Formats: sequence, structure tokens, C-alpha cells
Amino acid sequence: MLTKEDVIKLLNPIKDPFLHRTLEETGGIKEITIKEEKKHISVKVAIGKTNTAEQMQLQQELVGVLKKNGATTVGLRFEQLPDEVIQKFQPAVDQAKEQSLMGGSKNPHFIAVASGKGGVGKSTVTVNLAMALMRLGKKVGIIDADIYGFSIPDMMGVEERPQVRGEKIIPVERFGVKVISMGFFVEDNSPIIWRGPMLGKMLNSFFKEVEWGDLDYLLLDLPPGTGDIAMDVHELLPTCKEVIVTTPHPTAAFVAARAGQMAIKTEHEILGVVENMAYFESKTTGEKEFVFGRGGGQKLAEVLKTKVLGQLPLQQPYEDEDVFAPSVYQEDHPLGKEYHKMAAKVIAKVEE
Ligand SMILES: Nc1ncnc2c1ncn2[C@@H]1O[C@H](COP(=O)(O)OP(=O)(O)OP(=O)(O)O)[C@@H](O)[C@H]1O
Repeated sequence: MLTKEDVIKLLNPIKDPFLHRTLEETGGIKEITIKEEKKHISVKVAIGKTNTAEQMQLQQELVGVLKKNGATTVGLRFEQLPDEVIQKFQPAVDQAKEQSLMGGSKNPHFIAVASGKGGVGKSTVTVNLAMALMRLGKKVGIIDADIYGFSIPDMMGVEERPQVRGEKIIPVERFGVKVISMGFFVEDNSPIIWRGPMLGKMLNSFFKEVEWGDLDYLLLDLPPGTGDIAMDVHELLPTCKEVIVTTPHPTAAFVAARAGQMAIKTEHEILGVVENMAYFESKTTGEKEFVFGRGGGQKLAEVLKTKVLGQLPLQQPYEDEDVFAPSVYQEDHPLGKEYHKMAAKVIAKVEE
């Protein structure tokens, strides 16, 4: 007949279905009683979440192993592991969740670009941060999840539509950056009326049905504000980090603070604040004019207990007759260089 030590040896390598760790690692086997004359073994097991379909599966596995090794009857009792044990393994759980979302390929770093209101340059920042990360040797993708004003394809000068291969959508590649946008899937730029649940579904299929391949970074251009989509992103991507864009106007920063508070509520790490349209610099005199006010970025960073990643002046990319990409700053453009510095800071923070 099996001894307690045998039972521990047999059950220890089995994994907790929620924490994706062995019962040995989680300390999940709590109590063993053996009744030799009846060949009965009863075990108390603690797991990440009780009363679920996964628990039933685990139950069958445990009973199977014990019966195969000589037990005639098995009694199992389940309880929940203490919170501190669950929290300890949470990052691994989050990663496993994201891995299954991305179809098992390597998990990229997810960065959501958010703002309090529209028109502050959130999409421009997404595109150019992605370009700068790519120029620094990273494999980068963008999800244009701004379903009210998808603009990434136009900004990058993308004219083709994604191909479908088998069951998968192949993202469009522009300057080496992979792009998927809601704009690819609507006719004639017609506005769409969205309801909450549809947003979540749309995001879900942008991960599940798109063949992203191996990426280092996946940037998400979120709709302005703090609505349902922030919650959806949190639900789908618990490890997602955020960059908050604002203009220097104190009111804009105040509105952006709410988007930031949402990030804090969803426990997303804020990588920093980007102050866009920070000033206008005269080409003739070099003098800076703070046309949209001053100090908003710094103030916002203080409220959100983070840093200003960069300040971007008002300026358009150089005109280029050969390449149409109206919002992509060239590598040698002053803003291109600013984005380069910001991307380097992001890499340092994310990959530290
Ligand atoms: N630093 C800048 N200098 C000059 N123009 C800029 C700058 N940043 C953004 N713009 C311009 O401002 C407009 C709004 O930018 P963008 O679309 O990126 O904002 P947004 O916050 O994503 O807006 P929405 O939420 O409506 O999509 C665009 O026409 C863009 O080209």
C-alpha cells in the first residue's frame, strides 16, 4: 500500500490549473490520510480557484494517479490557496493568459497609448513610437483600436488591405512595422456604431485571428477617454503598460489624468507622459512660443507619479515626394530624434 511519502511524490508534479505551477511549488497538498485496510486515500488539496471546471479535471487526474498506484477509493477535498500564494504566482498566470491569446508565439511587450480626449496626437505618438522602436532594432506591431477615429493606416500611408491566409489575417507591413486597424474592415470609412461588448470582441479577434509572428512590442492606439475599452484591455492583457499623451494645456492634462487614473485602477504600469504640441519653435528666430500653454505634461506626470518621457514641439514631418506617409517623422527630423530618445527610455523601462 502507498505511504504518505509515496502519495506526495505522485501528486507533487501535477500542476495547479490556475497558477500553472506544480502542487509542489504552490504547496498545494495540505493533508493526507491513509486507511490501509480499505486501501482508501484521502487528500486535501489547495488550488488557485475552487468550484470550477478546471477543478473537476484536476480531480479526475489526481484520482486516476492514485488508483493506478494501488488505491481502491480516493477522497478529495479542495480549498483555495491563501491570497499571498496566489499573488506570488499571478505574473506567470497573466503571461500564460496572454500567451494563449497570441496563439502561443512569444509574448511581446504590450504598450497602450492613451489620452483623456481626442486630437492631442495619440495616434501620431503611437505611429512614431513604433517607428522609433523599429529603428532601434525591435520587431513592432500596431493595433489601431481607436474605433471611433481609426487613422493609423492613413498616417502611415498604408494603401493595401491585409491578406487572409487560411484562417488567419496577415497584418499589413509598412516600414517594417506590422499594422492592423479597424479601418481595414469597414467600407468607405463609414462610421460604426459600437456597443461595449463588440469592442471587446473586436480586440480579441485582433489578437487571436491575426498572424503577428514574433514581435518584441505590440502598441495599441486606444480610443480617447476611459470607457469600456480600458477594462477590456486590462481583462485581455493584464501585463499591458501605458503611455499617456497630453497637450501642455492644464485642462487637457486634467482630463488626461482621468485616463491615467484608469490605468492605475487596472494596475497597468504607466511608462510615462508624452507632452505633445508642447511649443512652436520659430524657424527664423529659434524662439519658442508656448501656444497651447505650459506645464501640463509635468503636472500630469506628478499626479500619476510617473515621468515625462518627452516633449514634442509642433512641426510636420519633412515633405517627401517619393514616400507617402504624412505623419511619420523621418529619422533625422528633430521630432524623429525626440521619438528615438523616448523609445530608448521605453526600452530601458520595459526591459530592465
Ligand atoms: N507635434 C505635432 N505637430 C504638428 N501636428 C501634430 C503634432 N501631433 C499631432 N499633430 C496633428 O494633430 C492632429 C491630431 O493628431 P492625432 O490624430 O494623432 O490625435 P489623436 O489624439 O489620435 O486624435 P483622435 O483621438 O481624434 O484620433 C493630426 O492632424 C496630426 O497630424
